[in-house]
Amino acid sequence: MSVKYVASSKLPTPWGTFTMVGFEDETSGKEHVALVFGEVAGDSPVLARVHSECLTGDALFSLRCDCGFQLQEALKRISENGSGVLLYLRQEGRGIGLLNKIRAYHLQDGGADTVEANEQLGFAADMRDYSMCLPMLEHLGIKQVRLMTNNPRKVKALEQYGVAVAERVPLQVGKNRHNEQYLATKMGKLGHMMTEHHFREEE
Ligand SMILES: Nc1nc2c(ncn2[C@@H]2O[C@H](COP(=O)(O)OP(=O)(O)OP(=O)(O)O)[C@@H](O)[C@H]2O)c(=O)[nH]1
Ligand SMILES: [Zn+2]
Repeated sequence: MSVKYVASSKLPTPWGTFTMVGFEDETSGKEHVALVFGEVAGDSPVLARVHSECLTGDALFSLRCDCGFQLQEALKRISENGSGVLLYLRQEGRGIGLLNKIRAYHLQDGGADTVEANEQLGFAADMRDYSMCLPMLEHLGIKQVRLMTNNPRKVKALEQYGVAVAERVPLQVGKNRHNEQYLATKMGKLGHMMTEHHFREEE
């Protein structure tokens, strides 16, 4: 995969002003973004979030998942930490795309869980690709990350692509009555590491 730096600008947010760095994945044509806070270049591990696009959760206030809450919490923690990076990857719906995710949600409305819905549509449970992460981090001069995630498979996948993950930092926010079952399936079928006491109730 070839990932090319395109442009950067300031991005003021409620948690402070980040630098937004835009990349183009020349193979897929996808446009990925890194939000950088403070000084990140160097040898020490950088607080990081690798966030996969979820239009419904990140932008449309959906309570079906925990994505939007994780996005906000990650930006807040990075700003409180004084430095860090969030990679916003354009792989909606664990890589199946927005319209297929709506199809999957429809099947979930009828009783399927998040994994069964994907399988009924002919997709694997998780089709994401993390190959763009190393070139994006290298461009920013980041050598190691402290990764905010509950997903050990994400840690493994990143390491397979050569990203040095110094530590996994739990990121458990956003549980509510609409996504309890979804989070339980992620724990049971997708191997996510979550413990009740880490959650903060949103509703
Ligand atoms: N196919 C599908 N994708 C979903 C569904 N719910 C959320 N997503 C997508 O899942 C991705 C987020 O992945 P998650 O499994 O929630 O979490 P993760 O990134 O693996 O792990 P964390 O780092 O702990 O958040 C986003 O791309 C969402 O659009 C669903 O029911 N079906
Ligand atoms: Zn989501």
